Amino acid sequence: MPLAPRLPAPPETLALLEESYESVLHRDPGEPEFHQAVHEVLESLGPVLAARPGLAAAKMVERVIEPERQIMFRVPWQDDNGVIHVNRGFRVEFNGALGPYKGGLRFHPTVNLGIVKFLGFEQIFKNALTGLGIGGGKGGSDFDPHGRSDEEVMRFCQSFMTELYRHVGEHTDVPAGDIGVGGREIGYLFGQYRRVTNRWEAGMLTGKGALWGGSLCRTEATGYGNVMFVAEMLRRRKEDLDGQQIVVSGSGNVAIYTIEKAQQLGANVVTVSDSSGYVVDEKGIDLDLLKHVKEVERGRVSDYAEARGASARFIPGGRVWDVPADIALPSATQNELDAESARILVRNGVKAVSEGANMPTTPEAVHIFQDAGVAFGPGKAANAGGVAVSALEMRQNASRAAWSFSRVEEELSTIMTNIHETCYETAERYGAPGDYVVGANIAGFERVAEAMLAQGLV
Ligand SMILES: NC(=O)c1ccc[n+]([C@@H]2O[C@H](COP(=O)([O-])OP(=O)(O)OC[C@H]3O[C@@H](n4cnc5c(N)ncnc54)[C@H](O)[C@@H]3O)[C@@H](O)[C@H]2O)c1
Ligand SMILES: N[C@@H](CCC(=O)O)C(=O)O
Repeated sequence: MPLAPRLPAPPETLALLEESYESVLHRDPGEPEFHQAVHEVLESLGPVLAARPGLAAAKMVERVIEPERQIMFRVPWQDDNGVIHVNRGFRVEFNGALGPYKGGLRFHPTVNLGIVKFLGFEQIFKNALTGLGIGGGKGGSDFDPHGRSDEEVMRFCQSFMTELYRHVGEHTDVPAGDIGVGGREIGYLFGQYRRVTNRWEAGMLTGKGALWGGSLCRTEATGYGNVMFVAEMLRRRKEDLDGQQIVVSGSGNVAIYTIEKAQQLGANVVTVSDSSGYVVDEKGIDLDLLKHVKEVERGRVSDYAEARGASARFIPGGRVWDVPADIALPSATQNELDAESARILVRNGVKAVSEGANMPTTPEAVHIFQDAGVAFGPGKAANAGGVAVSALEMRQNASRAAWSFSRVEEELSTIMTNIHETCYETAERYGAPGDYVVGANIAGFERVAEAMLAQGLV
């Protein structure tokens, strides 16, 4: 798919961007999600390169789209029946100009190098937008924790860290959670790192338990942060969340704490989903029940519907986007909201869409929302709250301090407001008022490019 520049720029600049994109297609075949993530950023960069010819001369785009380092390794482990399995582990250290590589680990059967690269690429700009001095990276494995016992997950994590420990560290590369990696997995990974290095190095991993170096409010941060970002987008339109009907997809960490904050601000969240289908709950999601089903029992959303009774229906195979809503918050996985769903949401009068997940909205769907005047919050801005609180966790670890929940939440709120303002003002400065995609891409890129220029040919 050729680039469709979002902003006007001289033909020679657009040709340079097109060339860079072509080189990614050529050098990295079979990585469609990575191509999509690069495509989406390059479409915004024309005017920046035109205004600063030094960036093109420094081959800044070519350098930013090439990871600094990619690590792939074998992860052998044994299940409870003594059967041996071999998974593949990844860590892509994409860009360290602004600080140690920082980004989560994803354990899901669909994980491959292209998925890790798309996530790592997005993470560079997301982390830059937080202003907190963290570079971009990502990792994971095609291991599927679903249906595995705690002991199996522990053995897998121990094997994974037995290789990964050589590449990470508080000043080098700091992993955290993502799909399939939550508090349980972070605990096992940290334990193995401590064993093999014989070091108490709290800041080498974030999302830890509060007893052993974790930050309060990290579990809540991504979902809370996305709702704070939506509140800012609505405030610009002289509206708030009170009384708004919201559809949320997913039912994991991001979805649960999105629902919690939205409910605290008076909104009515009526859906959750997983890969088997979705639940619509006319009375609004019962959060205590959802947390019990997902966080304690590790069950499915159909179990929630069964336990909830008459107000909730489980629709197998369906999509939450069919349910009429004022606001849609995709919080599950990439490309889960396509053009057809976007048209349905627009027809039903959606006012704002904000990405809790990474790249959940297809490029065509993004254009449909923006053309219809829907406020659209891209993930690299809207879901930056999680990694921002991870950086606050690193800060607490470095000073051996433990901040209160309310202090962390206040800092998160300030960071999300600042990210919103940065994106809003940058978009306006480049002649695209209200376009948060342009604002996030340009503001993130400018920060990283500035640091890279100052550091010489890195
Ligand atoms: N955890 C964080 O701090 C954080 C921060 C920023 C962005 N994200 C992104 O948010 C999204 C959700 O992550 P999470 O941490 O909540 O993970 P999680 O493992 O806690 O939950 C993932 C959710 O997505 C659903 N899901 C996964 N694959 C699916 C598929 N193919 N179809 C439908 N549903 C599917 C699962 O059922 C589950 O509800 C991911 O895109 C992740 O990259 C997470
Ligand atoms: N995986 C999360 C969190 C990263 C982190 O906390 O390091 C993200 O996509 O931003």
